[in-house]
Amino acid sequence: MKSKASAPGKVILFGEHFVVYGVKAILCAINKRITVTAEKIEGKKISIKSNIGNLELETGKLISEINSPLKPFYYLADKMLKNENTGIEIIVESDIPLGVGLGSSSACCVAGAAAISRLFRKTSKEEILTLAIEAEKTIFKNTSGADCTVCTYGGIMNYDKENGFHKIESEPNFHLVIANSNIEHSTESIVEDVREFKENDEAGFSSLCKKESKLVEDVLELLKENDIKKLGTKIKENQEYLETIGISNEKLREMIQIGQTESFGAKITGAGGGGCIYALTDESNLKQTINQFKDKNYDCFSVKIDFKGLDTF
Ligand SMILES: Nc1ncnc2c1ncn2[C@@H]1O[C@H](COP(=O)(O)OP(=O)(O)OP(=O)(O)O)[C@@H](O)[C@H]1O
Ligand SMILES: C[C@@](O)(CCO)CC(=O)[O-]
Repeated sequence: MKSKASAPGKVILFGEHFVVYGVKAILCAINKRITVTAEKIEGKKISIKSNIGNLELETGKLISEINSPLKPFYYLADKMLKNENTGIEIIVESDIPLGVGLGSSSACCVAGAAAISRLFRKTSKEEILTLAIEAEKTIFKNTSGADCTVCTYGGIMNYDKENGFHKIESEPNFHLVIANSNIEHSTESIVEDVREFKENDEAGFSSLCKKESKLVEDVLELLKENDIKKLGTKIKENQEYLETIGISNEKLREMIQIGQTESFGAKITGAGGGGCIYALTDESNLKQTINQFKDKNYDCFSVKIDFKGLDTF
Protein backbone atom coordinates (compact mmCIF):
# COMPACT_ATOMS: atom_id res chain seq x y z
CA MET A 1 0.00 0.00 0.00
CA LYS A 2 1.24 3.49 -0.90
CA SER A 3 0.62 6.58 1.20
CA LYS A 4 0.86 9.94 -0.53
CA ALA A 5 0.72 13.52 0.77
CA SER A 6 1.47 16.97 -0.56
CA ALA A 7 2.11 20.28 1.18
CA PRO A 8 2.47 23.83 -0.13
CA GLY A 9 5.41 26.19 0.11
CA LYS A 10 5.01 29.55 1.80
CA VAL A 11 5.75 33.24 1.71
CA ILE A 12 6.43 35.18 4.90
CA LEU A 13 4.64 38.47 4.32
CA PHE A 14 5.88 40.15 7.52
CA GLY A 15 8.00 39.21 10.52
CA GLU A 16 10.64 36.67 9.44
CA HIS A 17 13.56 36.36 11.89
CA PHE A 18 11.75 38.42 14.56
CA VAL A 19 9.32 35.48 14.85
CA VAL A 20 12.22 33.34 16.13
CA TYR A 21 12.31 35.72 19.16
CA GLY A 22 8.57 35.60 19.86
CA VAL A 23 7.25 38.40 17.61
CA LYS A 24 4.07 37.71 15.62
CA ALA A 25 4.58 37.05 11.89
CA ILE A 26 2.11 37.01 8.98
CA LEU A 27 2.47 34.21 6.43
CA CYS A 28 0.60 32.59 3.58
CA ALA A 29 0.82 29.24 1.82
CA ILE A 30 1.42 29.37 -1.95
CA ASN A 31 0.36 27.30 -4.93
CA LYS A 32 3.67 25.45 -5.31
CA ARG A 33 3.92 22.01 -3.70
CA ILE A 34 6.04 19.10 -2.59
CA THR A 35 4.57 15.61 -2.89
CA VAL A 36 5.87 12.66 -0.89
CA THR A 37 4.98 9.02 -1.56
CA ALA A 38 5.83 6.40 1.08
CA GLU A 39 5.60 2.62 0.82
CA LYS A 40 6.54 -0.25 3.13
CA ILE A 41 9.32 -2.42 1.71
CA GLU A 42 11.03 -5.63 2.82
CA GLY A 43 14.14 -5.43 5.00
CA LYS A 44 15.04 -3.06 7.80
CA LYS A 45 16.12 -0.19 5.57
CA ILE A 46 15.03 3.32 4.64
CA SER A 47 15.38 4.37 1.02
CA ILE A 48 14.80 8.00 -0.02
CA LYS A 49 14.74 9.22 -3.62
CA SER A 50 14.51 12.88 -4.54
CA ASN A 51 15.54 15.26 -7.30
CA ILE A 52 18.35 16.44 -4.96
CA GLY A 53 19.80 12.94 -4.46
CA ASN A 54 19.20 9.52 -2.95
CA LEU A 55 19.89 7.98 0.45
CA GLU A 56 19.62 4.36 1.55
CA LEU A 57 20.46 3.34 5.12
CA GLU A 58 19.59 0.63 7.61
CA THR A 59 17.09 1.58 10.30
CA GLY A 60 18.24 2.57 13.80
CA LYS A 61 21.06 4.98 12.89
CA LEU A 62 21.81 8.00 15.08
CA ILE A 63 20.50 11.19 13.41
CA SER A 64 23.64 13.06 14.49
CA GLU A 65 25.70 10.64 12.38
CA ILE A 66 23.76 11.22 9.18
CA ASN A 67 25.22 13.89 6.95
CA SER A 68 22.56 14.34 4.27
CA PRO A 69 19.90 16.94 3.42
CA LEU A 70 17.48 13.98 3.31
CA LYS A 71 17.90 13.49 7.07
CA PRO A 72 14.39 14.79 8.00
CA PHE A 73 12.83 11.95 5.98
CA TYR A 74 15.12 9.38 7.61
CA TYR A 75 14.18 10.75 11.03
CA LEU A 76 10.45 10.40 10.32
CA ALA A 77 10.70 6.93 8.81
CA ASP A 78 12.97 5.59 11.56
CA LYS A 79 10.65 6.96 14.26
CA MET A 80 7.66 5.20 12.68
CA LEU A 81 9.57 1.94 12.20
CA LYS A 82 10.37 1.45 15.92
CA ASN A 83 9.13 -2.08 16.76
CA GLU A 84 8.29 -2.80 13.10
CA ASN A 85 9.91 -5.45 10.98
CA THR A 86 9.83 -3.69 7.63
CA GLY A 87 11.48 -0.81 5.83
CA ILE A 88 10.16 2.25 3.98
CA GLU A 89 10.76 3.68 0.54
CA ILE A 90 10.14 7.42 0.15
CA ILE A 91 9.88 9.36 -3.11
CA VAL A 92 9.98 13.17 -3.07
CA GLU A 93 8.70 15.30 -5.96
CA SER A 94 9.02 19.05 -5.73
CA ASP A 95 8.05 22.16 -7.60
CA ILE A 96 9.42 24.45 -4.88
CA PRO A 97 12.96 25.74 -5.54
CA LEU A 98 15.23 24.76 -2.65
CA GLY A 99 16.92 27.15 -0.23
CA VAL A 100 15.38 30.36 -1.56
CA GLY A 101 12.89 31.26 1.17
CA LEU A 102 9.78 29.54 -0.19
CA GLY A 103 9.57 26.90 2.52
CA SER A 104 10.85 23.84 0.65
CA SER A 105 12.14 22.33 3.89
CA SER A 106 8.84 22.76 5.74
CA ALA A 107 6.78 21.47 2.83
CA CYS A 108 9.08 18.39 2.78
CA CYS A 109 8.69 17.86 6.52
CA VAL A 110 4.91 18.29 6.51
CA ALA A 111 4.25 16.12 3.43
CA GLY A 112 6.85 13.60 4.68
CA ALA A 113 5.34 13.41 8.18
CA ALA A 114 1.86 12.84 6.72
CA ALA A 115 2.82 10.28 4.06
CA ILE A 116 5.08 8.26 6.37
CA SER A 117 2.93 8.29 9.53
CA ARG A 118 -0.21 7.36 7.59
CA LEU A 119 1.42 4.11 6.45
CA PHE A 120 0.78 2.96 10.03
CA ARG A 121 -2.32 4.84 11.24
CA LYS A 122 -4.58 7.81 10.56
CA THR A 123 -2.79 10.82 12.02
CA SER A 124 -4.40 14.20 12.72
CA LYS A 125 -3.09 17.49 11.34
CA GLU A 126 -1.96 18.44 14.87
CA GLU A 127 0.11 15.23 15.18
CA ILE A 128 1.53 15.70 11.69
CA LEU A 129 2.57 19.28 12.50
CA THR A 130 4.34 18.12 15.69
CA LEU A 131 6.20 15.41 13.74
CA ALA A 132 7.07 17.86 10.94
CA ILE A 133 8.57 20.40 13.35
CA GLU A 134 10.62 17.62 15.03
CA ALA A 135 11.88 16.56 11.58
CA GLU A 136 12.72 20.13 10.54
CA LYS A 137 14.75 20.50 13.75
CA THR A 138 17.14 17.80 12.45
CA ILE A 139 18.36 20.34 9.84
CA PHE A 140 17.44 23.61 11.54
CA LYS A 141 17.43 23.40 15.34
CA ASN A 142 16.01 26.84 16.11
CA THR A 143 13.01 26.87 13.79
CA SER A 144 10.17 29.04 15.05
CA GLY A 145 7.67 26.49 13.70
CA ALA A 146 5.95 29.17 11.61
CA ASP A 147 6.76 27.63 8.22
CA CYS A 148 5.57 24.11 9.07
CA THR A 149 2.38 25.55 10.58
CA VAL A 150 1.36 27.45 7.45
CA CYS A 151 2.36 24.52 5.20
CA THR A 152 0.05 22.28 7.25
CA TYR A 153 -3.02 24.49 7.53
CA GLY A 154 -2.69 26.64 4.36
CA GLY A 155 -4.29 30.06 3.83
CA ILE A 156 -3.08 33.29 5.36
CA MET A 157 -2.39 33.46 9.09
CA ASN A 158 -0.59 35.17 11.89
CA TYR A 159 1.72 33.05 14.02
CA ASP A 160 3.76 33.43 17.15
CA LYS A 161 5.72 30.88 19.14
CA GLU A 162 3.68 31.27 22.31
CA ASN A 163 0.14 31.32 20.93
CA GLY A 164 0.51 29.37 17.69
CA PHE A 165 -1.49 30.35 14.64
CA HIS A 166 -4.65 32.30 13.92
CA LYS A 167 -6.15 32.22 10.41
CA ILE A 168 -6.90 35.57 8.79
CA GLU A 169 -10.41 35.14 7.43
CA SER A 170 -10.59 38.05 4.98
CA GLU A 171 -9.46 36.92 1.54
CA PRO A 172 -7.12 39.68 0.38
CA ASN A 173 -7.42 40.52 -3.33
CA PHE A 174 -3.72 40.95 -3.98
CA HIS A 175 -1.23 39.11 -6.18
CA LEU A 176 2.30 38.33 -5.07
CA VAL A 177 5.10 38.53 -7.59
CA ILE A 178 8.12 36.47 -6.53
CA ALA A 179 11.57 37.14 -7.93
CA ASN A 180 14.40 34.73 -7.24
CA SER A 181 18.01 35.92 -6.83
CA ASN A 182 19.03 32.29 -7.45
CA ILE A 183 21.49 32.69 -4.58
CA GLU A 184 20.84 29.67 -2.33
CA HIS A 185 20.92 30.20 1.41
CA SER A 186 21.01 27.97 4.43
CA THR A 187 18.22 29.16 6.70
CA GLU A 188 20.08 27.79 9.71
CA SER A 189 23.24 29.84 9.08
CA ILE A 190 21.36 33.10 8.41
CA VAL A 191 19.34 32.64 11.60
CA GLU A 192 22.67 32.12 13.38
CA ASP A 193 24.00 35.43 11.90
CA VAL A 194 20.92 37.23 13.26
CA ARG A 195 21.53 35.68 16.69
CA GLU A 196 25.05 37.16 16.61
CA PHE A 197 23.64 40.55 15.62
CA LYS A 198 21.26 40.35 18.59
CA GLU A 199 24.01 39.33 21.03
CA ASN A 200 26.14 42.28 19.91
CA ASP A 201 23.32 44.78 20.36
CA GLU A 202 20.59 43.48 22.70
CA ALA A 203 18.99 46.92 23.17
CA GLY A 204 18.92 47.69 19.44
CA PHE A 205 17.44 44.28 18.64
CA SER A 206 14.80 44.57 21.34
CA SER A 207 13.75 47.97 19.99
CA LEU A 208 13.46 46.46 16.46
CA CYS A 209 11.29 43.64 17.86
CA LYS A 210 8.95 46.23 19.39
CA LYS A 211 8.75 48.13 16.09
CA GLU A 212 8.07 44.91 14.17
CA SER A 213 5.30 43.92 16.63
CA LYS A 214 3.60 47.28 16.17
CA LEU A 215 3.96 46.99 12.38
CA VAL A 216 2.35 43.53 12.37
CA GLU A 217 -0.62 44.78 14.44
CA ASP A 218 -1.07 47.67 11.96
CA VAL A 219 -0.91 45.22 9.05
CA LEU A 220 -3.61 43.02 10.60
CA GLU A 221 -5.93 46.05 10.62
CA LEU A 222 -4.98 46.99 7.03
CA LEU A 223 -5.73 43.45 5.89
CA LYS A 224 -9.24 43.73 7.33
CA GLU A 225 -9.71 46.98 5.42
CA ASN A 226 -8.04 45.54 2.29
CA ASP A 227 -5.96 48.74 2.07
CA ILE A 228 -3.35 47.52 -0.37
CA LYS A 229 -1.54 50.87 -0.82
CA LYS A 230 -0.92 51.26 2.91
CA LEU A 231 0.15 47.60 3.07
CA GLY A 232 2.83 48.56 0.53
CA THR A 233 4.26 51.21 2.87
CA LYS A 234 4.40 48.62 5.68
CA ILE A 235 6.31 46.26 3.38
CA LYS A 236 8.92 48.97 2.80
CA GLU A 237 9.15 49.61 6.54
CA ASN A 238 9.62 45.90 7.27
CA GLN A 239 12.37 45.73 4.64
CA GLU A 240 14.24 48.52 6.48
CA TYR A 241 14.25 46.40 9.66
CA LEU A 242 15.58 43.42 7.67
CA GLU A 243 18.33 45.64 6.24
CA THR A 244 19.25 46.67 9.79
CA ILE A 245 19.69 43.08 11.00
CA GLY A 246 22.00 42.40 8.05
CA ILE A 247 20.18 39.76 6.01
CA SER A 248 20.09 41.79 2.79
CA ASN A 249 22.74 42.40 0.15
CA GLU A 250 23.41 44.40 -3.06
CA LYS A 251 21.58 41.98 -5.32
CA LEU A 252 18.48 41.82 -3.13
CA ARG A 253 18.43 45.63 -2.83
CA GLU A 254 18.60 45.93 -6.60
CA MET A 255 15.71 43.46 -6.96
CA ILE A 256 13.63 45.33 -4.39
CA GLN A 257 14.25 48.54 -6.31
CA ILE A 258 13.02 46.88 -9.51
CA GLY A 259 10.02 45.39 -7.70
CA GLN A 260 9.02 48.74 -6.25
CA THR A 261 8.95 50.56 -9.60
CA GLU A 262 5.42 49.37 -10.39
CA SER A 263 4.18 47.47 -7.31
CA PHE A 264 2.91 48.76 -3.94
CA GLY A 265 6.00 47.54 -2.10
CA ALA A 266 8.66 44.82 -2.13
CA LYS A 267 10.71 43.01 0.49
CA ILE A 268 12.75 39.89 1.19
CA THR A 269 10.72 36.83 2.13
CA GLY A 270 12.15 34.06 4.35
CA ALA A 271 15.66 33.89 5.69
CA GLY A 272 17.31 36.31 3.21
CA GLY A 273 21.02 36.38 2.38
CA GLY A 274 19.86 35.37 -1.10
CA GLY A 275 16.63 33.63 -1.99
CA CYS A 276 13.50 35.49 -2.98
CA ILE A 277 11.83 38.83 -2.65
CA TYR A 278 8.12 39.46 -3.17
CA ALA A 279 6.31 42.46 -4.60
CA LEU A 280 2.70 43.26 -3.69
CA THR A 281 0.42 43.99 -6.64
CA ASP A 282 -3.20 43.88 -7.73
CA GLU A 283 -4.76 43.59 -11.21
CA SER A 284 -3.66 47.16 -11.99
CA ASN A 285 0.09 46.56 -11.74
CA LEU A 286 0.64 42.77 -11.81
CA LYS A 287 1.75 42.51 -15.45
CA GLN A 288 3.91 45.64 -15.31
CA THR A 289 5.70 44.33 -12.21
CA ILE A 290 6.43 40.96 -13.84
CA ASN A 291 7.68 42.76 -16.96
CA GLN A 292 10.06 44.92 -14.92
CA PHE A 293 11.78 41.75 -13.66
CA LYS A 294 11.63 39.93 -17.00
CA ASP A 295 13.21 42.93 -18.79
CA LYS A 296 16.19 42.56 -16.49
CA ASN A 297 16.31 38.77 -16.93
CA TYR A 298 15.21 37.88 -13.41
CA ASP A 299 13.59 34.54 -12.66
CA CYS A 300 10.11 35.72 -11.67
CA PHE A 301 6.58 34.32 -11.29
CA SER A 302 3.32 35.22 -9.60
CA VAL A 303 1.80 33.03 -6.89
CA LYS A 304 -1.66 32.65 -5.43
CA ILE A 305 -2.56 31.89 -1.83
CA ASP A 306 -3.12 28.14 -1.30
CA PHE A 307 -6.12 27.62 0.97
CA LYS A 308 -5.86 23.84 1.16
CA GLY A 309 -2.60 23.27 3.07
CA LEU A 310 -1.68 19.63 3.64
CA ASP A 311 -3.43 17.17 1.33
CA THR A 312 -3.38 13.38 1.74
CA PHE A 313 -4.28 10.75 -0.85
N1 LIG B 1 13.26 18.42 -3.38
C1 LIG B 1 13.74 18.16 -2.17
N2 LIG B 1 14.05 16.89 -1.83
C2 LIG B 1 14.51 16.59 -0.60
N3 LIG B 1 14.74 17.51 0.37
C3 LIG B 1 14.46 18.79 0.09
C4 LIG B 1 13.94 19.18 -1.18
N4 LIG B 1 13.73 20.52 -1.16
C5 LIG B 1 14.12 20.95 0.08
N5 LIG B 1 14.55 19.93 0.83
C6 LIG B 1 15.05 20.01 2.22
O1 LIG B 1 15.00 21.36 2.63
C7 LIG B 1 16.34 21.89 2.86
C8 LIG B 1 16.40 23.34 2.40
O2 LIG B 1 15.86 24.09 3.44
P1 LIG B 1 16.17 25.62 3.77
O3 LIG B 1 15.44 25.92 5.04
O4 LIG B 1 17.62 25.90 3.70
O5 LIG B 1 15.47 26.35 2.55
P2 LIG B 1 13.98 26.69 2.27
O6 LIG B 1 13.09 25.89 3.17
O7 LIG B 1 13.77 26.52 0.81
O8 LIG B 1 13.96 28.22 2.64
P3 LIG B 1 13.22 28.97 3.88
O9 LIG B 1 13.39 28.12 5.12
O10 LIG B 1 13.94 30.28 4.02
O11 LIG B 1 11.81 29.12 3.46
C9 LIG B 1 17.22 20.94 2.05
O12 LIG B 1 18.55 20.94 2.58
C10 LIG B 1 16.53 19.59 2.28
O13 LIG B 1 16.76 19.11 3.59
C1 LIG C 1 14.01 33.12 9.13
C2 LIG C 1 12.75 32.43 9.63
O1 LIG C 1 12.00 33.39 10.39
C3 LIG C 1 11.85 32.01 8.47
C4 LIG C 1 12.47 31.12 7.44
O2 LIG C 1 11.52 30.85 6.43
C5 LIG C 1 13.13 31.26 10.50
C6 LIG C 1 11.97 30.69 11.32
O3 LIG C 1 10.94 31.32 11.49
O4 LIG C 1 12.14 29.55 11.80
